[in-house]
Amino acid sequence: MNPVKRGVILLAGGVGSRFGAEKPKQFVELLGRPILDYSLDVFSKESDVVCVVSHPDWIDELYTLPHWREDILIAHGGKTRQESVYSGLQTLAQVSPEVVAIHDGARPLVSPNLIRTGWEKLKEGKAAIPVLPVHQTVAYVHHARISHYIDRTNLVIIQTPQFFHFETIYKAHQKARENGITDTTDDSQLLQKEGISVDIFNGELWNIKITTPEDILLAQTYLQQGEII
Ligand SMILES: Nc1ccn([C@@H]2O[C@H](COP(=O)(O)OP(=O)(O)OP(=O)(O)O)[C@@H](O)[C@H]2O)c(=O)n1
Ligand SMILES: C[C@](O)(CO)[C@H](O)COP(=O)(O)O
Repeated sequence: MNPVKRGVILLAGGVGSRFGAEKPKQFVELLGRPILDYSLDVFSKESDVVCVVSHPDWIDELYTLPHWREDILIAHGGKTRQESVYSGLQTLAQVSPEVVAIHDGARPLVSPNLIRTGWEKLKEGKAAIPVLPVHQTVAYVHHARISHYIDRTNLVIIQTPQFFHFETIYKAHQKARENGITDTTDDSQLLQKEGISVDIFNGELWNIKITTPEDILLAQTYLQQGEII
């Protein structure tokens, strides 16, 4: 039997408005390396084909990444994250992967272990995503006042990379577009809407998304603390 072909979509099509740097945050340096370069390095070793989705104005910057390789595919980003993922799926479809991992290029601390767990999970189901439990007290606010408190027992925080059978997530994206849905914040939602079960596995605390400048300090601390990746 042929080995399963594992594709990866690395999302770098955003502009980083909340981060507010001169360049999109994925190209900002974290301990001397662009943020995007960390996940590019790890995924290049843990998959068969990588597609980076880039904002069209920033493609030249990709070639300067220390771990850039000539065989990496490039897709143009869209207006929303969902549109960027779809563009990546269309590009990857040309090489027919059986499974795909979809990852925020703004999450530099993804570990080989997390990725291997995700691929393993796809032997059991069509979709698997890493999640963290909610440890805080959570409330719903209405008109600037607490409306009610939410039972956190069954709440989780969703991370990437998210793992899918390729045809399953590709079809779900096509269907969402047909239905005029173009701005979901993650990909697992599109399957859940279709009634396809999404498995979960333990995420990693340090697998943070760089959203604001303070997140850089946190990522630096995690990196300096030891052997995460
Ligand atoms: N049109 C978009 C929007 C987002 N992303 C990617 O999706 C990931 C998560 O998005 P987010 O953190 O929201 O990034 P930005 O959209 O860049 O940030 P902001 O919302 O602050 O502008 C990032 O790796 C980002 O590059 C993308 O590929 N295409
Ligand atoms: C998929 C995701 O990482 C879920 O946590 C997503 O990118 C989150 O984006 P957000 O809009 O900044 O929550």
